[in-house]
Amino acid sequence: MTQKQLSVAVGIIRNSEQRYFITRRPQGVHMGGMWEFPGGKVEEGETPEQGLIRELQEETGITALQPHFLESKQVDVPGRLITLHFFLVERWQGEPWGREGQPMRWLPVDELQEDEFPPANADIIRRLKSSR
Ligand SMILES: Nc1nc2c([nH]c(=O)n2[C@@H]2O[C@H](COP(=O)(O)OP(=O)(O)OP(=O)(O)O)[C@@H](O)[C@H]2O)c(=O)[nH]1
Ligand SMILES: [Mg+2]
Repeated sequence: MTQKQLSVAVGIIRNSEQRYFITRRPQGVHMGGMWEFPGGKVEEGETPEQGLIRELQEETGITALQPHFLESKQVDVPGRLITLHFFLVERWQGEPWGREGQPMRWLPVDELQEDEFPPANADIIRRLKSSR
């Protein structure tokens, strides 16, 4: 069986009060009901950064300015191999909201709970907590 390769761009949006913007995945999708950093699949012909900017526009309404690449992480889900590209977004135009109807929150770093996010996010959340 061939594994489908997917590239996903994820935006860690942090405001000047050091709060993080997170949204809740709908029920019934992969990792449904978990909290996440907004983002989504990078399309053919896009760089991860271009995919990030498009996804943040679609999902949160903002235009990210100078996203800062943090790290990539490979995850193995049955039938597909996902590479997540995490970016820190500290400058943007507009005000983020749950444009697709997703519940949203702004949380300080110590309230980001690893077990409420997909397991692939654990390392990056730990990194955010340790770099304060
Ligand atoms: N956006 C986002 N996706 C994540 C995170 N962590 C993580 O494992 N993923 C996984 O990355 C994959 C792609 O995410 P997605 O469902 O947001 O893709 P998308 O926005 O293009 O959705 P669509 O297929 O409905 O258009 C999902 O399997 C999701 O579980 C995260 O923090 N944010
Ligand atoms: Mg998405």
